Amino acid sequence: MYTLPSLEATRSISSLAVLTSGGDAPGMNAAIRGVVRSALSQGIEVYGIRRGYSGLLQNDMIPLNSASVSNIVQRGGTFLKSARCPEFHDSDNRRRAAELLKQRNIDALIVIGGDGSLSGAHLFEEETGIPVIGLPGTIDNDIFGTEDTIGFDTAMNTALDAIDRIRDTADSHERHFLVEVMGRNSGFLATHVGIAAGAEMILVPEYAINIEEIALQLAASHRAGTGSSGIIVVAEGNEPNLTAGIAQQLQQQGLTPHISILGHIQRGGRPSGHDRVLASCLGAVAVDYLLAGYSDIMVGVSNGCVVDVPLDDLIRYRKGLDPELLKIALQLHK
Ligand SMILES: Nc1ncnc2c1ncn2[C@@H]1O[C@H](COP(=O)(O)OP(=O)(O)O)[C@@H](O)[C@H]1O
Ligand SMILES: O=P(O)(O)OC[C@H]1O[C@](O)(COP(=O)(O)O)[C@@H](O)[C@@H]1O
Ligand SMILES: [Mg+2]
Repeated sequence: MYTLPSLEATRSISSLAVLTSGGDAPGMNAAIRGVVRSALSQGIEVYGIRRGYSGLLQNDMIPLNSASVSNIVQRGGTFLKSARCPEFHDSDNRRRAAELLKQRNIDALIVIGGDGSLSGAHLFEEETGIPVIGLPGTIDNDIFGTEDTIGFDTAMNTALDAIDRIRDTADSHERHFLVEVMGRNSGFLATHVGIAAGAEMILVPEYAINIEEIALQLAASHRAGTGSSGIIVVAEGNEPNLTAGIAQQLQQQGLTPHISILGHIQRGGRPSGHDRVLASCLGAVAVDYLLAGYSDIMVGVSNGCVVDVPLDDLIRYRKGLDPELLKIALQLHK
């Protein structure tokens, strides 16, 4: 599936720790398994840190063996648990966390999480010198330097499953549905879901939206009989109340719109085959990167290859939504 880097071991690591942080994503378990099995096979001891950076600060770690990661490749969520940890924004706490790792003779840390978690990982290495490798784990696919993230494919398919069902009832009742999709302040998930669902419109925060114009357009095609029903995919990161505002405008045009917020169902469930392979490969290769002397990097994918991206870049650059993709989406709606 991916072209993997050829790496030679130059550094000696006897023990590493792994954690999952931020919003959970399907495939995180497969990634932990990849890390653990790859490390054990190369003679490295592994600790699992529970509840992300919160567990790191609370010294909540468990030794992991091969059996610890049996029967999890197919499970959603993360068996190590995840958390958002405001305390990790404080550099004194990050230094305290490093001391706890050193006390256990842990040489390196692997962080599986989203853009926030990986930004924290970069600061942690910069300030403490403990080598860190990040893996992109988020349904949002909003991380600079990688085309794909663990959990994105599964979340897209979960949203599609829901929208296909909504489409049946929208069509039967000749209604419009405004379907709100996750993605934080990025329209990546919404755009992919919208294209794959054949949505009549996709509204993302990256591009300006005129509510009145959209409502008039939808009402006109409703009256003309060319769009008696429709699915409008709205990214959650748009202006607050955008969805309600469009629904209100459509009502004023005599339509009966419904709002459906997909919410956390998008984060759960069995990871797709794609996410399992992605997570397994990235997890396993992260250990090889560490042994090859790399650190302060994220292991991601680009042009079909597994690549390393400096964690610093994730802080400096924002992943853009390809305007060509949106152009295609618009062409297909007409
Ligand atoms: N700039 C940062 N500095 C230090 N730690 C951070 C930073 N951003 C995020 N984190 C840590 O990572 C956690 C998860 O980040 P968040 O942005 O909520 O999710 P995600 O990693 O999935 O994008 C935060 O709760 C915090 O502990
Ligand atoms: O479950 P929470 O904490 O409310 O977070 C919701 C957010 O988490 C996500 O599901 C995943 O985002 P992160 O990967 O940045 O954590 C976003 O799409 C959503 O905005
Ligand atoms: Mg994020």
